[in-house]
Amino acid sequence: MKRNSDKPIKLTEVCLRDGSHVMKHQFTAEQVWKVAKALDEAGMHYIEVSHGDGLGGSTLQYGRSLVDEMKLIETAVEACKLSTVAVLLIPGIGTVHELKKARDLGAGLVRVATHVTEADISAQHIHLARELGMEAFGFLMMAHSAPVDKLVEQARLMESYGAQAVYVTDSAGALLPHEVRERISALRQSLDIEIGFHAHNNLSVAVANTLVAIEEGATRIDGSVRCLGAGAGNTQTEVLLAVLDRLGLDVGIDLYKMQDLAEEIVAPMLPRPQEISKGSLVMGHAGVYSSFLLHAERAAARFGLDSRNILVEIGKRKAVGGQEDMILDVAAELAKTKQEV
Ligand SMILES: CC[C@H](O)CC(=O)C(=O)O
Ligand SMILES: [Mn+2]
Repeated sequence: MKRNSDKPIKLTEVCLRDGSHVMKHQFTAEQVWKVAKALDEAGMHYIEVSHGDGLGGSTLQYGRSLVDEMKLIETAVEACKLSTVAVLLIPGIGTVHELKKARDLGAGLVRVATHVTEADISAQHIHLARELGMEAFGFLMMAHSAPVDKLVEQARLMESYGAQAVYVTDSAGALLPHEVRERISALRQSLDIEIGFHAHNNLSVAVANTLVAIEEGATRIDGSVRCLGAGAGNTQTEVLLAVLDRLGLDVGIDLYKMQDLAEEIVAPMLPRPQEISKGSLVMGHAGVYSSFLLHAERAAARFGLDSRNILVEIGKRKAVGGQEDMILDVAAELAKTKQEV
């Protein structure tokens, strides 16, 4: 495979953060310990641990965590000899207070996440993370929903605040390979920092999209083992590793250890198998935030609706992360219209 970068590929395993949505934020410290230890032993570069909606996400709006995320971060740091523990922070949900606490517990990287058009709200947290001696990356969510020049403009803002990498984050799993190619290629031509890619597998193209991103020069890549991430999950880490190996790309992570982790530790933890269900498919198709899936299913059960109709309407209204309350409003409206018909 011809790559447009000579920098090494660094993987971030997101199952202990993006997978928190799937687990309804009920991870136990024991589960985090086991998964983090196995990832560290397999040679994973970064392991992200936080509430699914990032630091400070444990609220009624997003779902309360069973165990305080600081305890989970501390547990992961203790379980790791070599891997760096990372955290996600969405400004407004997480604050500088939580960021400092996570750093004090040993988190070495923060990914500051904003909607793709709102990079300006990341300045304070990126600056602070750098001052605290952490690595700081920008994470532009719902990247399918903005034109390429907008994405580039916003990524450049994050770079100007001190971000050392910026991610194209396909939160809805809606991007197609040619759209990933144009986004990564445009960023490569405009930025001096590394480019990352975070996929969701709602349209079954996460691995393919990730390969395109790598070809175009992305060097920071996300995956979730056994697809333990919101919606249909992310790029399945162990599958990506096998594919990269076939392509002759050694990223220094043990494929068999990752397969064993997937099979023996993660699969038994899952509330249901991570597959492309009608719910996750509709999210990729309609361009909806993957983390909205369970909220929409709950609202559908409550109002006697098909969750797909709620998700499609949410997609039309271009809801962004943090607007989970809109799901209930939409469900109530749809139920009212149904009664009137
Ligand atoms: C709600 C935060 C979200 O899960 C972050 C993320 O992983 C994404 O946008 O894909
Ligand atoms: Mn995600």
